[in-house]
Amino acid sequence: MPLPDQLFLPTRAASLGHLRDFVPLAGQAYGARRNYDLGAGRHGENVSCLSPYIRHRLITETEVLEAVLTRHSPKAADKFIQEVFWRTYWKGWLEMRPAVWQAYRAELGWQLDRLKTESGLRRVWQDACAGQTGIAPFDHWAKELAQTGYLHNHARMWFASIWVFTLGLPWTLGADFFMRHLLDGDPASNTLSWRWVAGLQTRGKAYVATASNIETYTEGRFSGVTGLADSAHIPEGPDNPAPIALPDLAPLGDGPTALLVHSDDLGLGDLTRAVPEPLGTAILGDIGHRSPLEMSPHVQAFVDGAVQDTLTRWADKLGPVSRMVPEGVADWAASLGARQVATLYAPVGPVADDLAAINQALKAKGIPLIRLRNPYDSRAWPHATNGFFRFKEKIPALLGAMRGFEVV
Ligand SMILES: Cc1cc2nc3c(=O)[nH]c(=O)nc-3n(C[C@H](O)[C@H](O)[C@H](O)COP(=O)(O)OP(=O)(O)OC[C@H]3O[C@@H](n4cnc5c(N)ncnc54)[C@H](O)[C@@H]3O)c2cc1C
Repeated sequence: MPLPDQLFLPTRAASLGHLRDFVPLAGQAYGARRNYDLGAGRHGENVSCLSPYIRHRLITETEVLEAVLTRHSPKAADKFIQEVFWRTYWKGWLEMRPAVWQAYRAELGWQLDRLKTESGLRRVWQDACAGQTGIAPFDHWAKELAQTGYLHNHARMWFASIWVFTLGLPWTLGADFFMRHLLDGDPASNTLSWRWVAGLQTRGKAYVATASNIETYTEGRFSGVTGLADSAHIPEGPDNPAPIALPDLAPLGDGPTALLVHSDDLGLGDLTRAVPEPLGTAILGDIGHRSPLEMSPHVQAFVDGAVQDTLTRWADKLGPVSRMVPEGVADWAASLGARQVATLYAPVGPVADDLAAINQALKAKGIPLIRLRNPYDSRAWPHATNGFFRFKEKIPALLGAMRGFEVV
């Protein structure tokens, strides 16, 4: 199925094109203009639109930061650099608190069950998802999201706030709606941003959208919006759990090795360098597990395209390639005579859940699953122990380490 918005061609070449076009804007211009939602078709004028690519690592955070720092000083590009590190921070935060992801999925299951029996709730939810609430900007964003797979950050904040506080819908159903439609749908950034808007992430601090803020930052496209909640009724929820240590990773051993590729990290450089002559490669490309409901076909089309692009670019390094469901991996690896299976680390989320199940099945056959974590993630994630303010202080050292300087 063709993508609804050709802005997001699912190729590395397209991601590099976006980066090249955006780099000149990444300095003070981004800091001054990034909060304006100019509407579909104009997003590239003030924000990068790189998130679907970074999310699946068709391009990496390191590549994006390097390119921006080649053109701008760290001070001039401060805002943009911080935004990229927000993604890193959210991933590290969730990685050290996997219980928050599990609680989200459990709560979502319960809320989806409520939809089956509570017709009033179901009607409000259906209207919100279809963009038929009568709140003009909200309805516009619901349709823009469904059609393009992307929303500006400010629109995501307004949308989530109206969903929770004006429409009174459970935040988990909203996070799931985003997950089903966003090309960049990401367990950490999405779940934790929804929790932040709802007042659960930073306890007691919620985000309440106002008509005047919407009018200003849409440059008057939506003026005089009425009926928005002017206060936050923060949902109940337990305190955030204390961070746990990142898992220790077993090193890659010698001997015949098969590769496992998944859509959480399509940057195969490190993997193919570590295993230059694999027996073969299994691909997990299905993303149905991102939601208990049906995923939007354009998200699956984006991921299919991204996987295909990756396979084409790395064809001579992968050996025979087989598309596979998770349940098939252990038998496949055993049939190849693999002594180990190597894969790129998947952060907390549905792919990591699949890898855990695959690990068990491989273990039963005496084949270890070796996960290789990107050094950028390994260095940054352990600092996500508190709020972003504390994490931010580490950015200069993390940038230094990324560029090969001593970490201070
Ligand atoms: C309710 C809500 C849900 C969200 N869900 C997701 C999601 O599922 N996936 C996702 O990638 N982002 C999510 N975000 C964060 C943010 O909206 C997007 O990353 C950003 O809008 C992507 O557009 P861009 O690439 O043009 O961003 P730019 O402004 O160009 O930023 C550059 C890069 O920095 C990172 N970034 C920017 N803003 C944020 C942010 N607030 N949090 C984390 N990283 C950020 C992204 O990697 C982005 O590509 C969500 C935000 C909110 C408020």
